[in-house]
Amino acid sequence: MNLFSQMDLFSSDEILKTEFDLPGADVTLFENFFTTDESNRLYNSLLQNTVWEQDQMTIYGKQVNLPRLTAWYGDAEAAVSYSDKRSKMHAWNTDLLFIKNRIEQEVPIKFTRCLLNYYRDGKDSVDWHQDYEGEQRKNTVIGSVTFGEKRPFQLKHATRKDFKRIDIPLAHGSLLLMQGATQNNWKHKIPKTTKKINPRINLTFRWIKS
Ligand SMILES: O=C(O)CCC(=O)C(=O)O
Ligand SMILES: [Fe+2]
Repeated sequence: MNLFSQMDLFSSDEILKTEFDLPGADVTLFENFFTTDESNRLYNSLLQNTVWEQDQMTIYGKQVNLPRLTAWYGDAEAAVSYSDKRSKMHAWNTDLLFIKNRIEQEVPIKFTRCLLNYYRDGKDSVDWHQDYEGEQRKNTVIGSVTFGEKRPFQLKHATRKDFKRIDIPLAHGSLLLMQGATQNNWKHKIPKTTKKINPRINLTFRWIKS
């Protein structure tokens, strides 16, 4: 085998699937779920075309900016409640439908909405939380896609302090599927870093029972 065909064999665009063995969680990572060309194109297009908002949250009675920009896209022209504020729901666009369709090849579900997060630099982050409330939290599917800077996605058990935290690096073009009771049993976070890093866009495709 010559060098060229060996390199071809380990082409950086090959999809690499990893299932994480976490108690009470169903978490699967697909590296290179999108090719480098697709990821570069989608990163630039989403950065330009998304209607980014500076949302706020209430801390000790004070309104403070979220440490990231956000946007909601989805099926309905309905408003969604997020961080004490009602954000506008925009209609799906071509890029989002392209990404949504690709994830729907992996999971038997039709996503109804997507939250986009834009982490401008290392100061932008999302703190420990679980997605959804109540019944929805107990059994759900979230498809999380990343373009741009690779950042660690940290997972820790919601109640068991003796379980080790895990850090999953989410790279350009990756897909992380969180299914079943993952949201009910585990919390997740994107920590801040003092390193000089590039921006990152994350999209979480969600499915809301109506
Ligand atoms: O940026 C990420 O990878 C996670 C975002 C997240 O957890 C959320 O928006 O609920
Ligand atoms: Fe989340």
